[in-house]
Amino acid sequence: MIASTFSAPTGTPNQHPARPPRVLSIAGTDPSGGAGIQADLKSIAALGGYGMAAITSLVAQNTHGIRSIHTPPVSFLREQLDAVSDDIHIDAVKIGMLGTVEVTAVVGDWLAAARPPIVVLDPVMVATSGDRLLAPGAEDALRTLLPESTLVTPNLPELAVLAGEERAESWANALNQARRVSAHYGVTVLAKGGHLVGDHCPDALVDERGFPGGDTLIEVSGPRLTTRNTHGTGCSLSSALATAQARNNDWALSLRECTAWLRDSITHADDLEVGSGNGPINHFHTLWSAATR
Ligand SMILES: Nc1ncnc2c1ncn2[C@@H]1O[C@H](COP(=O)(O)OP(=O)(O)O)[C@@H](O)[C@H]1O
Ligand SMILES: Cc1ncc(COP(=O)(O)OP(=O)(O)O)c(N)n1
Repeated sequence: MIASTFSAPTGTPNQHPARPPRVLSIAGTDPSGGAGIQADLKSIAALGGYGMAAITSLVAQNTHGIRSIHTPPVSFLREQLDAVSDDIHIDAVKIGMLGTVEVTAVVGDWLAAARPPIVVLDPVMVATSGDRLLAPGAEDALRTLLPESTLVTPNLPELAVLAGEERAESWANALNQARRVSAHYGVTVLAKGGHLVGDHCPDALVDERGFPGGDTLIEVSGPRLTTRNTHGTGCSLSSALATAQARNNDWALSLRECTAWLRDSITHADDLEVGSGNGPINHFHTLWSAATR
């Protein structure tokens, strides 16, 4: 396992608050624009960050699902990562689809060398469409990145894999799984209620080491919105949190800011009318409604 370089649950204070935080997404692509790198860059910009992207895999997908995946040689991923970190101070990294053991190892090695102050790991395994985005057997490699991360943002099925348990069927069980993952790996965990049923959709940051002030749980909740257009919500929330945290250095504030923005983006998702399947959220709803006023 790679030596842990990140221990504080708050991340490092932004050294340059006058400029937009520089946020690097390491993820796969979605040419239909709803998930992956494309969603990350939109989310980073929507939250006021300067977005950068290193591509792990090219994914032929749309609002109905995944057709095929092409993974370039991993040496080229390392070249992309070094090209950015040799030149630019990175304030935060968001990691999305890794896909294979080899890609995960390259990202782990680069993290150990580049030491970005904030690392948000979205442990992407399976898309909402049911298509796999992580090779069978690559879960152990993914687990090695948890101690190197500031925050991990699994959905409920991914949380169960990380915990090595059955999928949680209630919010209370999900929080307990998140506590066990946090304690075991020494990482802040975002438990997400998107895959539960009920009127409300809760999210909570869990850190068994304690946030500043001593709390181990920061919870928010809002109404569960009725729309099929939620493609890319996990990608969008994780990259938004990386951006907000680089600016705020306060997880409670970042969670409130990002979940409020995400809820509005889901509320306005149907306005986009993109695709005939599980469509994207409306990342720029505020900007676009202001432009047409
Ligand atoms: N129908 C919905 N209404 C409101 N919020 C939602 C809805 N579906 C998902 N979310 C929110 O979207 C984010 C991603 O959740 P989730 O669907 O669990 O993850 P993933 O997209 O990784 O599968 C969470 O903040 C969750 O609360
Ligand atoms: C390239 C790529 N990465 C991740 C996902 C999964 O996105 P997610 O935010 O979990 O949303 P759904 O697609 O599952 O709705 C993806 N599809 N493509």
